[in-house]
Amino acid sequence: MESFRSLTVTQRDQILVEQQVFDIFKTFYNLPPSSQSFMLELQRENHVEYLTKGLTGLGPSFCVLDANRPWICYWILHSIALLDEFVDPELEDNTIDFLSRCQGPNGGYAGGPGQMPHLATTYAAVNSLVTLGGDKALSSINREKLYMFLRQMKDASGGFRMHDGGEIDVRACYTAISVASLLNILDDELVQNVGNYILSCQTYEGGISGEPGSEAHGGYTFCGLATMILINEVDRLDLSSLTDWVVFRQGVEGGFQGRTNKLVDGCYSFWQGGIFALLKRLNSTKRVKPIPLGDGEGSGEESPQTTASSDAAGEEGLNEDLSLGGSHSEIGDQHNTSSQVNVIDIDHNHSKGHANVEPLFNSLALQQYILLCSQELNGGLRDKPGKSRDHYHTCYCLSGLSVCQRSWLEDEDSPPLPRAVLGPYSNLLEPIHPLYNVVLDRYWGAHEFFTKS
Ligand SMILES: CC(C)=CCC/C(C)=C/CC/C(C)=C/COP(=O)(O)OP(=O)(O)O
Ligand SMILES: [Zn+2]
Repeated sequence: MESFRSLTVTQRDQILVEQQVFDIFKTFYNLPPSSQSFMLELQRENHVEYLTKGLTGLGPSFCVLDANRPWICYWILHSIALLDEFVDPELEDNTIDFLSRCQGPNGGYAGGPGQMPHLATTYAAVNSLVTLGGDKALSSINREKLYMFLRQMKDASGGFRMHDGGEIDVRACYTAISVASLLNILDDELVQNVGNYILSCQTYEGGISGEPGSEAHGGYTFCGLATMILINEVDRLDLSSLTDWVVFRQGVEGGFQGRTNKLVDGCYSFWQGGIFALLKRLNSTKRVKPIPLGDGEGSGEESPQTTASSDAAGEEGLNEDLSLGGSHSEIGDQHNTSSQVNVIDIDHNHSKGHANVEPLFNSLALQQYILLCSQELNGGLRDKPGKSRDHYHTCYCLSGLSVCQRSWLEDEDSPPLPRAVLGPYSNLLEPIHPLYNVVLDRYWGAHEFFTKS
């Protein structure tokens, strides 16, 4: 009590509000009467301990999820980075060596040494190495061969196959385009007709399915939307119906479901929450004049869009790399006669430093779900109470939490206001780049490295 009295009025208010909010949660989630508001605290140390243990067994004897080992690296390393922690140098070296052994002789990464390269594990390995950062990790990626692998996975229809002879789907498009963009090897050949494929997967509900004719799902909607932004064709999607679809995926529990009539699950905190992070940036961009389409029009001159892109290059925040700007616009031009969203050209002037955008979802309710229902107090996060923790859910619950904490912020460079962060402010996680889901400063490290080399 004495220490309570010594707090400022604002600090006391914050504690009292937290206590009242927690009492409401207790009733709502039917928590035991003994539950305390410390349950709203992110159990950082326990999460780091759980995650670090998971990374130590990647050697040959580690055969759980044998074909998914780069994924385990990514889920763990990204979670540790979100918590602003580092792995010790020996573990880091072992992880880089392990991932190098997963790299195929003809490019791309497999689920384990000697296995067949696969786009999903290539995405996981590249994101892991970007998250580790530094010369050793980043230069271990053979970009020339990886480019050849991506070209081999490209189908005549425009989509990508997950592996040699494998299925074509929206995940494959996203993982290929995301990796190529991060490594600065994206070109018109890789982009050709991807937009048409994604467009054919937007369903009558507004979300995006894995393949044409299937059901809209949060995982695929994130992948499809992020891909369309990366290739600068996002305006081709029906963004209004996509927004309606994702808004209605938040349940009364605060968490998100992946698709209509299914249960909420902590991992959709990112797959659906990440969609809001992308939409927020799209909504805060200026519209630029359409690129002239007619023969000869504007010939010899930069299009307005290209001009805007190059003007923005190298500027603050996420603007430069939320899309690839006008560089692939000639492919997009086959269809586009309306104005295009230029995500590069974010207008910071009217909002810098202020929390002035209202999220399109209930961010505090989602934080409640993550902290109270998905968090295991002794480390790790899960789908929902009654399920066990795992590294996948830990990664995507924490990624979603980071997105929530910044859902009011237009300017990603400034820290969120305390009221945007549920629980103590020490719950604040590192910001992510929402197109790739890597921690923002690791993204910038990779960006610098691959722009120079
Ligand atoms: C980058 C990358 C590889 C992204 C993958 C995206 C992703 C999570 C796709 C979801 C796939 C899917 C249809 C799950 C449904 O599972 P379910 O039927 O068990 O779950 P549900 O009941 O919640 O729909
Ligand atoms: Zn899940």
